[in-house]
Amino acid sequence: MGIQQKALPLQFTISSSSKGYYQDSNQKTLHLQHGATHVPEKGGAGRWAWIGLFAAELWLGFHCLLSLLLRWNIIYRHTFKDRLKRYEHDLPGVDIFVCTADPTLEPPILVINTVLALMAYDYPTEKLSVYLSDDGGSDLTFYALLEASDFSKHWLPYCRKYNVEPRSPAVYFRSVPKSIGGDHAVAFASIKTLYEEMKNRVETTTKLGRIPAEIRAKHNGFSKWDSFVSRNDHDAIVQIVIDGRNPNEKDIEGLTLPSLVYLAREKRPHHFHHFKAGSMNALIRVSSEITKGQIILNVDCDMYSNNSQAVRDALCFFMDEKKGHQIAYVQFPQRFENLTKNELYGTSLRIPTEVELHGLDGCGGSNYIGSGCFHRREAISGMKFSKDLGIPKRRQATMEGSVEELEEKAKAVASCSYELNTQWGKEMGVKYGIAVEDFVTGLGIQCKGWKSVYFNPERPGFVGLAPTSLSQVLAQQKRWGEGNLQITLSRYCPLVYGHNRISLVHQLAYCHYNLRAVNSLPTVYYCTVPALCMAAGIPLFPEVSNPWFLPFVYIVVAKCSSSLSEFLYCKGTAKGYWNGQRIWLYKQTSSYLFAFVDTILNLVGLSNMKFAVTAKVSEDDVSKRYEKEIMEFGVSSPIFTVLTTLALLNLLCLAVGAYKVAVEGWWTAVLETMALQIWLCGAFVLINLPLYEAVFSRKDKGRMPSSVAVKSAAIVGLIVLYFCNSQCLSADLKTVFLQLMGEKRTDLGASV
Ligand SMILES: O=c1ccn([C@@H]2O[C@H](COP(=O)(O)OP(=O)(O)O[C@H]3O[C@H](CO)[C@@H](O)[C@H](O)[C@H]3O)[C@@H](O)[C@H]2O)c(=O)[nH]1
Ligand SMILES: [Mn+2]
Repeated sequence: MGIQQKALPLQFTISSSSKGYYQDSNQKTLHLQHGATHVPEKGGAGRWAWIGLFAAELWLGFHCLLSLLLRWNIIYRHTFKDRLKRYEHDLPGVDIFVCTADPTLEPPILVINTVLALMAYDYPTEKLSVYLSDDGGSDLTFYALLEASDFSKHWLPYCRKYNVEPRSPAVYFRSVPKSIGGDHAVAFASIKTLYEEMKNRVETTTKLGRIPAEIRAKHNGFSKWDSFVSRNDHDAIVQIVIDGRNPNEKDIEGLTLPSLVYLAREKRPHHFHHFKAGSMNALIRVSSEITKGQIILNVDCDMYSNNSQAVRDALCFFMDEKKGHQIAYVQFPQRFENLTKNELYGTSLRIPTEVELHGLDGCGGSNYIGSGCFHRREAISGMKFSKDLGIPKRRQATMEGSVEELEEKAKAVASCSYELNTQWGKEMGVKYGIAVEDFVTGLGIQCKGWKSVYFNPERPGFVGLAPTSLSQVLAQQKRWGEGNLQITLSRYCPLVYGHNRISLVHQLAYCHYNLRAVNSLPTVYYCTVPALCMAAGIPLFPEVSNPWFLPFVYIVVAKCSSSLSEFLYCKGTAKGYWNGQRIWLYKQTSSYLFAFVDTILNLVGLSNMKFAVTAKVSEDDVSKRYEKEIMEFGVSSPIFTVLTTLALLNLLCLAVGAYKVAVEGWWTAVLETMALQIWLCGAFVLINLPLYEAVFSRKDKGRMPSSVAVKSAAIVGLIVLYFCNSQCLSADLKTVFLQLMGEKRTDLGASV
């Protein structure tokens, strides 16, 4: 279809700057200046503690500056879907990739709900294909997909006719619309029954753990599992479950169905499979043998489509006449349906999705966050940007050949050996060797000259499941922190790899994420040394009467109030903010600390990269506690030992401090010299209240395991012993005590 007049743009962008944040960093500079000019003399009390604190300050100050970049130029984008009509006959093919890895952690019924929602996009069905990659290689998942293909024959016409949202059946039936009546009510009842029956069948086989013989006999697809040894040792399985061209595979209204393909790439024990990145690359190749869609949408198996218009939204960017040819990917935010009111674990990603990704977009382009992202096939396959490629439009060639031929060709490219001596995982496809394959792949694409878009519409495009226990949350954060640090230490470090390819601001903005794991060291320092020094009577910050005290107070107040107002502005609750601060602290002092250590071990070859899949289901009692916003510890993990140790140490230090204040009667001196340390230690104790409760008073299964508590108490004991015996410290202590008891109280701040 030609475009008569000058075409109106399909999308537009507005930007708003939030440059007020600079005040915060100005104060930080003052703060640092004090640190630099007030180092205690040699032999002075706490000289090393002071120097360490100054180094920690320097690092955190630098990281704070990086975070400002993400707030400097915030970009919001809008689309005009109605104008896309001018391309209605030229719309490109869209191949959708869903990845799953484990039928226990990711139940087949959840996976097929995602698949069904994606199949039901408002998009020409002959141009839509859904691929399910199953790294679990499970016939249970395959069976569920067969069931979904049958159910889709009813579900798609229903969605079309009544224009329902969302189109994940499970979510739709859970949020039963109130206003249906007449004809629709009858259709609703009958489709619901069909769904319930299917769900029962799928859940029964899942529970059973195997496919009963009578079901197996009905579909010869199951014969592909005859040679199956284990999930890590099997041939490639490719099955075209629905061939969109087949006249016999129509929905109940006689309309074409989207093509549906099951893939379990070949796995061998001696062949490293590169986790999700490996499965994405297999999907890129398999789909290029079968449907060859020019646009690829990638979602995690729990991220259902929540808006049937999202494909059209994305195409407004790709097909925009002026800028569309530059766009490599359109990233939607990841939203979650299972959040509690006050976001117990801070898993809403509120600030990243509402602020930072808009800001990164303003710095030059959003990163790829693994799910809910539309890619242009050429870009994700590794091609450099070239304006000659134009905007992605319908191509003539789609599926060619019989189903058997297509499956054979696809199997060949899904084999382990296919990638040997190729650029796959390096210059082609999703990159290997980094635990956040999405992040590094997005960066790589931008470095090849492409642009990207972050699109955050009012109605979320994709909604998934956030982890529901603290150990899962921290394990996920560890993977992310580790992956990001791996990037910094690899050849993909934004400052090196991005040099001359993306702008300096963009490189630095990326570094904000890539250096997160390093923050663990100064944070742990902050959570231990000031408290220990406080208990020992060594002041580290200026005393209350010192004019330098003010910048310190200001920075605390400014930092807290700006982050709180940002959080409230993004529609969070005050308690949610408080919970978020706790999780921030836990991430820094455990996930990122472990990530830091693991990355170093990985670098020297002492540890291997892992990808612990996040569970999408949890036991009943765990879910109940989650709904009541009670923190879930329960497992004996080294991560919890670190958290408990820090919490107990601070509690002890605060108790010692309080004892001195109350009993030893040096009230004014303590408060005068150590108000900030007491405040820091007190805030730390306050934020840890749920942890103390889990250690000391809870009786349920989610409490802190006693083995963790015992280990932590022992470590605290050792630290205190070491601290008390340390020679230099005793000298320090002596000086301070002498000074405290003598006349020269007011000189104290200056002497340390
Ligand atoms: O060997 C594997 C491991 C995982 N997955 C799939 O990858 C997806 C993401 O895994 P999940 O455990 O849910 O991790 P999250 O931390 O929630 O995922 C985020 O972070 C990952 C990188 O760490 C990205 O891959 C994801 O897209 C992004 O949503 C899921 O669909 C898994 O089935 C595989 O296909 N193969
Ligand atoms: Mn996930």
